[in-house]
Amino acid sequence: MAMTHYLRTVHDAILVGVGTVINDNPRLNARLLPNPPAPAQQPRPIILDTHLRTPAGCRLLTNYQQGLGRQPVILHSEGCEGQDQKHPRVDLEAAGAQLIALRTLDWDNILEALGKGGLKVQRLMVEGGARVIETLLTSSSRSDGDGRAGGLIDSLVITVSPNFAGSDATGYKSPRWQDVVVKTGKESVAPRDGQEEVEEGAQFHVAKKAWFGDDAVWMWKRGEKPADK
Ligand SMILES: NC(=O)C1=CN([C@@H]2O[C@H](COP(=O)(O)OP(=O)(O)OC[C@H]3O[C@@H](n4cnc5c(N)ncnc54)[C@H](OP(=O)(O)O)[C@@H]3O)[C@@H](O)[C@H]2O)C=CC1
Ligand SMILES: Nc1nc(O)c(N)c(N[C@@H]2O[C@H](COP(=O)(O)O)[C@@H](O)[C@H]2O)n1
Repeated sequence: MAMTHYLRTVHDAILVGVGTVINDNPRLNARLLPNPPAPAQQPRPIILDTHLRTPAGCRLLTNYQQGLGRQPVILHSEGCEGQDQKHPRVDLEAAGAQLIALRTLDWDNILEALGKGGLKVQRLMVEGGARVIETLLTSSSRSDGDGRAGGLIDSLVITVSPNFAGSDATGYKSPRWQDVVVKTGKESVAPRDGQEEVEEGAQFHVAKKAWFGDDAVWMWKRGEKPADK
């Protein structure tokens, strides 16, 4: 977990889905480091939340109110704001959230919104949960890159831990392997129901592997493995 906290410090923003906020109530800061950065230098929390289900009392917002974290941004869908004074929007804005409405919460729209305006996010860490990771792994960009699934991702960090985080703990459920189209090489994956074929995913190579305590950690980078010097 300390490695995750270090990784958080080298990004401008940390993105999670509303499922993670509801299930885990995370803080997304770097408090486990011996010298954590000041709150203003910590990454900005970003929440994907179509219907504004984020609890107004979640830690990300209370930390911001107490000067312990950056202002969270909630990306939601247009038309779910409502004018009603009892609408969740009212409580979320009162709690300090910055709300940004998008036509749809697809990854092209998400990354475009985060890269512009006052946010100017250049380095985004997508921490979870299961559904968010799955849509990111299976998305391709409309405008940039090679248009392959996984092509929006620069690096993947995968930790295998001897500790289970199952339904009795956090409720994590990983995507089925055959639904993940990021691949190590050229072999193809089984098409999903209703699809004739799956586009070949972006290519990744293992750039680093290390042990952190009992956790085995792999870092994968997009592209071909550089030739040995
Ligand atoms: N091991 C790890 O490193 C981590 C594990 N986790 C685990 O993951 C679990 C939560 O996973 P899960 O329940 O899948 O929830 P997620 O955190 O993945 O949130 C998913 C929800 O986000 C909303 N959403 C909006 N836009 C998108 C988009 N483009 N792609 C995907 N989702 C979008 C959707 O809700 P709506 O339609 O309402 O907008 C969706 O149901 C937690 O219990 C936690 O323990 C979480 C973080 C890290
Ligand atoms: N055990 C563990 N190791 C990692 O590397 C992780 N990224 C996580 N996941 C998530 O961390 C969130 C809680 O952390 P904070 O309290 O915000 O520091 C939570 O969402 C976990 O699912 N877990």
